[in-house]
Amino acid sequence: MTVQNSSRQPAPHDPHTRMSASKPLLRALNGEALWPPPLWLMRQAGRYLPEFREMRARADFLTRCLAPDMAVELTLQPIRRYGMDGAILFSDILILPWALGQSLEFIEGRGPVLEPVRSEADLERLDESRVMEAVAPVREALRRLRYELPEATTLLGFAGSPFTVSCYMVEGGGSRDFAQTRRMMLQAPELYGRLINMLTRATIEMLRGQIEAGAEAVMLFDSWSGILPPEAFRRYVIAPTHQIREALKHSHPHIPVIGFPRLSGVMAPEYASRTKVNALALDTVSEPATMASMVPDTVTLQGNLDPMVLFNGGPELVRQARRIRDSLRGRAHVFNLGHGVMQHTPPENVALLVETVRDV
Ligand SMILES: Cc1c2[nH]c(c1CCC(=O)O)Cc1[nH]c(c(CCC(=O)O)c1C)Cc1[nH]c(c(CCC(=O)O)c1C)Cc1[nH]c(c(C)c1CCC(=O)O)C2
Repeated sequence: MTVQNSSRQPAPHDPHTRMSASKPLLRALNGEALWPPPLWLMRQAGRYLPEFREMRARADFLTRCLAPDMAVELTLQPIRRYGMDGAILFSDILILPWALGQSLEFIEGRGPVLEPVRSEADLERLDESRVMEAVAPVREALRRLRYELPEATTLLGFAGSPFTVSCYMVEGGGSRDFAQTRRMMLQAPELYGRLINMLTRATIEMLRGQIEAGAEAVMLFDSWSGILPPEAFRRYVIAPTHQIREALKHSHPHIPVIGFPRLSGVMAPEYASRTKVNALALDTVSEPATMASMVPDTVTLQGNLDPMVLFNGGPELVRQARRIRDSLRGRAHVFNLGHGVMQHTPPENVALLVETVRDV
């Protein structure tokens, strides 16, 4: 059992943070080994829920992210059904490029489409000074959520990591290998470095805004960090993440940060110890017990059931969920998936998962 870090105790004068002291997810993120572990799921608000699809028919994705009443409703849907320990704000990592002034559209069947940022002139067109105002609806949604959530539920804010966000910005959307981004990194390191630095500053500002509005912990999604060789990983993943973590520690010392360097393999333990994140989110391919032996036990582990196993359901879901939970017993752990809930997952499988993890 890991002892709770007393330096992260909530401030006694703040009614919000005083309540936080007993929230299971916050306790686990602060290093406490709870049994059973608290749980939430990446993409827990999504198309697998009929009530989500109903809202989806009424408004496009950006509208749903930027209308506070819709973002609040979509965040709450999975909490009402399943009572997860964490509610992640309904939004997207690509709201930041949009807030910087880059055009963004979500096209059915194709995913996000942005006007690529590849030259000095493209970079100059982005405007950091408009970010806070542009994301004002996101902060409004968080403020309302803080009052609407059950008392024991932790409200999670998030951002993409500067590297993963830069991938979508440079490429102009998703990609199999993000070749344009990796080429820019090598051919125009000064320009690429300026993009990363701008994203690092904007991410810090945006996350501080989310925290001020009520987020009790934040997660950095680094979905594509696994495509980088070690030196680039240190420079463009570890260094900016460490900068973000330090800046937040300075302004908001009690707010835990979860890092998700997806598919980074043996670089993940180095990421965990050098960035100083409170929790390391494990992807599907990581063996939890191996990671536990390689990461300092002051770092909480989050994860890592395969979303396909959740989709598939049945006794195999029960077996694999128990295996992950039991293999991290005695260690600060937050149960989650290794990536987001898949679109056609039967809702009853999510109920079975929640029941299984909590049945000890
Ligand atoms: C790479 C990335 C994105 N967005 C995100 C990532 C990192 C995590 C990961 O690796 O999945 C993160 C994200 N996206 C969304 C959230 C909300 C919180 C949650 O429920 O986890 C979060 C945390 C909602 C969303 N973001 C998106 C949806 C689907 C939109 C819809 O309703 O049609 C949702 C619920 C759209 C999105 N957003 C993004 C893509 C590539 C797509 C298109 C693919 C798709 O259509 O599923 C970018």
